[in-house]
Amino acid sequence: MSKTVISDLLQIFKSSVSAVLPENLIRNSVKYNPANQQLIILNDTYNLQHKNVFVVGTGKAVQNMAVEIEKIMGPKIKQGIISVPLGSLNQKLSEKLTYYEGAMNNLPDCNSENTAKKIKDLVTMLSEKDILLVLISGGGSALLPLPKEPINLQEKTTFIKKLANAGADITELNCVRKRISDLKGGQLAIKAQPAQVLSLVLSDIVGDPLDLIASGPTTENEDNASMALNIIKKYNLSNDIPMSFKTVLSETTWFKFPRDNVRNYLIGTNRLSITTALEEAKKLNYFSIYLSHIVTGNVKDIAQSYAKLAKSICDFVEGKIDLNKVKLQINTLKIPGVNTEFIDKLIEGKNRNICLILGGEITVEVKGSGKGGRNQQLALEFSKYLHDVKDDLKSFDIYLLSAGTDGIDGPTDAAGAIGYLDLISDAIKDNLDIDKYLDNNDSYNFYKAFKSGNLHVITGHTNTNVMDIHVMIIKRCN
Ligand SMILES: Nc1ncnc2c1ncn2[C@@H]1O[C@H](COP(=O)(O)OP(=O)(O)OP(=O)(O)O)[C@@H](O)[C@H]1O
Ligand SMILES: O=C(O)[C@H](O)CO
Repeated sequence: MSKTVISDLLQIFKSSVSAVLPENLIRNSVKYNPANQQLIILNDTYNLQHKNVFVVGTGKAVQNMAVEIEKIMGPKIKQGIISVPLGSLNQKLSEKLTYYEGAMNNLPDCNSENTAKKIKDLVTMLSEKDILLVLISGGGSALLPLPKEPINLQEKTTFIKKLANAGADITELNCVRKRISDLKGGQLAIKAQPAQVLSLVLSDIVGDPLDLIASGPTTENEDNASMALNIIKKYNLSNDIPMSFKTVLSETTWFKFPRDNVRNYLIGTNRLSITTALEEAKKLNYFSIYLSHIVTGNVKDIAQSYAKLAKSICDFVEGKIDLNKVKLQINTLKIPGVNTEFIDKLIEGKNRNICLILGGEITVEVKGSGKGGRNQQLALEFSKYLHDVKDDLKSFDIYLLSAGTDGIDGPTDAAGAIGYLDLISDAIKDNLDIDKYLDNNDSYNFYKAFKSGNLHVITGHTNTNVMDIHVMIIKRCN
């Protein structure tokens, strides 16, 4: 195991997180000039003369977004309400913005509902002289719950939980949430009319769908009327729908979405974070390749595909197969978003240490009672698949760092972990039964016990979240 490679992996990961810290994203995308009262968001300029600015926010990353906005244009702000997770408030009181905590364990509760009501009251009294800045990030759905009447919060939370337990993914859950909420699915922007609405969004959903991130409070809901009901049917829950849901879901008339008066700016994405990782890897002198920012799928499939990817590249470097064969092999892998055009460039990297960078969010079917997360499980499963072909990889060192940009992988205090070619052999020497840990979904305790915890990636809460980063290093050893 190479200490230099471990340290490089950690440096690459840290740089990718730093690029998507909310305060950095706001600083890079929002400028305000008090002299002429011009607000610039990315490439657009807004004249704020004779305008009042209001700010609302919902999500796990919006506290630091709001603090930075206040630093940039504090005197121009009239008032604001920011909904943040319970226990996360760490900043001094501000005169203009009021922060409210809620949504214990990422579930809507009466605290976040009360904040949602306050936000609704604030935005509904705005006039055409007002600009509403909306800060949105992952976790925003639970922090802005306001079910449409006659649905009550308890009914809504219970039903959404049932849907989640039945296997609905975040895009399906949020599709239903959009239809039954008074603020999601574009309703916040509609209620703020005639004020101009400008939203700054950090994406925590693969593919960055604006209408689904935090259930799209300021994005037009273009779903057809039966979509939510079809999802409920798909999970055999039609007979469990409360009467109040039926009333709301049968509504077919909506307010027109004020397209011309609303802009959503995607300022933080997984792609940005892995682009920065790529630059860092280049600085560290790796032959670096950005492979995909939309990796999804089951942990076992991805671990196996990553191991096969590594083997194909090693076989090419050793001259065992040509580029066409590499292409054919990579085309059969289950890694979404990989464009095989990069393979032609591999010739340039043949004699160098190679770094492959990917991002996204995979899934784990948790069957055991252990402690872990999708990233720690991926690092371990990957090491196991590599171990199966280790005799063909004798001239290489191969590593995979997998970690969440939020710093928290599953219910653990680790962001992720590092797997490597000899991990299984080393674990056997240490008398650690890898299969027991894997079958019990106990990857966290494995990494705690192994090598004094040195392969755990520990950062603490980063206050941002643009999903996960996977960094693979392939190094020739001789
Ligand atoms: N013991 C475990 N082993 C492996 N994976 C686990 C384990 N327990 C939970 N998980 C995975 O962790 C996921 C939840 O973790 P986490 O809270 O980091 O993700 P999240 O739902 O995407 O939340 P966020 O958007 O805040 O990151 C679950 O979807 C599950 O797949
Ligand atoms: O808040 C939410 O809905 C999820 O984090 C997805 O954005």
